[in-house]
Amino acid sequence: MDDVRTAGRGIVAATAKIEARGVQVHYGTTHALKDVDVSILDHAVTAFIGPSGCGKSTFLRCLNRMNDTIASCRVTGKITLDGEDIYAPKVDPVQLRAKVGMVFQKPNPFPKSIYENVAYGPKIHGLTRNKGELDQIVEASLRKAALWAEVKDRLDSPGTGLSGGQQQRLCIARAIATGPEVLLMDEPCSALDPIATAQVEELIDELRSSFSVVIVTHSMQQAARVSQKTAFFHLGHLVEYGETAEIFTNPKDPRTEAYITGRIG
Ligand SMILES: Nc1ncnc2c1ncn2[C@@H]1O[C@H](COP(=O)(O)OP(=O)(O)OP(=O)(O)O)[C@@H](O)[C@H]1O
Repeated sequence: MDDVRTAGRGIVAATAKIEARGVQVHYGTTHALKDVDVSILDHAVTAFIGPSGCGKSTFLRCLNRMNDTIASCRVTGKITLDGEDIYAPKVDPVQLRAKVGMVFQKPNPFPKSIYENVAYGPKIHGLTRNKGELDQIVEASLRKAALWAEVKDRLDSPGTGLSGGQQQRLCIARAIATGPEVLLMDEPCSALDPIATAQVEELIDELRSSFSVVIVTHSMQQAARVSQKTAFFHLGHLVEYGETAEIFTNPKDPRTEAYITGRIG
């Protein structure tokens, strides 16, 4: 057990959900990640910060094997989810991605109805036996994504007709619908206006009661607002990892200090 001091929100207990040890990533001859070791906690939000090109998204994509889809990419080292090696030959990456869901920078709903966007994952993974069960999953996922009240009367309308912030919450509902344990978010607010950003940030804070959440962000203010743990990456190294408040007020490494004070970036 590990105590996590939340940003002004008391203390919650959390255990490691994902453990990475000696992770290296190459894209062809580019050495993008160098010997990354980290433990990602359950029921906490972990922020990955660092200058452009430092490897944040690359590491995020290692956590649900999205890098498998890039031909030049080679991942070595070990990453476990609840102690199980996610790169073991017996692991089906499609099943893994149902457990470790992902939300992207730009909201990307399917060109289908709001209902179908959320129902798609449970259907292809065979998670329900009948329409009643599917309806329940769709409603529960939309509720968890704080979108139900806004869309319950127009579930048959196209998902692409929603506002940007609603579309991003729909994508979060879609990720939640397959019953994940971890949610990976790659700059989920970068295409949103300040009001939609605030709504998604509030949602991220609620999601940590059910999931382990990992967020890549370029905004240090956002990392400080939403996360309990922060990992600072620089030139492919995970330079410093710790409690968010500690990283922002008392960084141990001069490179972290230079970044948070705006001297590198
Ligand atoms: N598909 C790819 N093919 C080849 N090289 C890549 C690929 N994706 C990333 N890289 C390289 O890997 C390194 C890390 O990139 P990555 O996108 O992970 O960084 P990042 O910190 O997320 O950057 P940003 O904040 O700009 O999104 C960079 O040198 C980048 O050019």
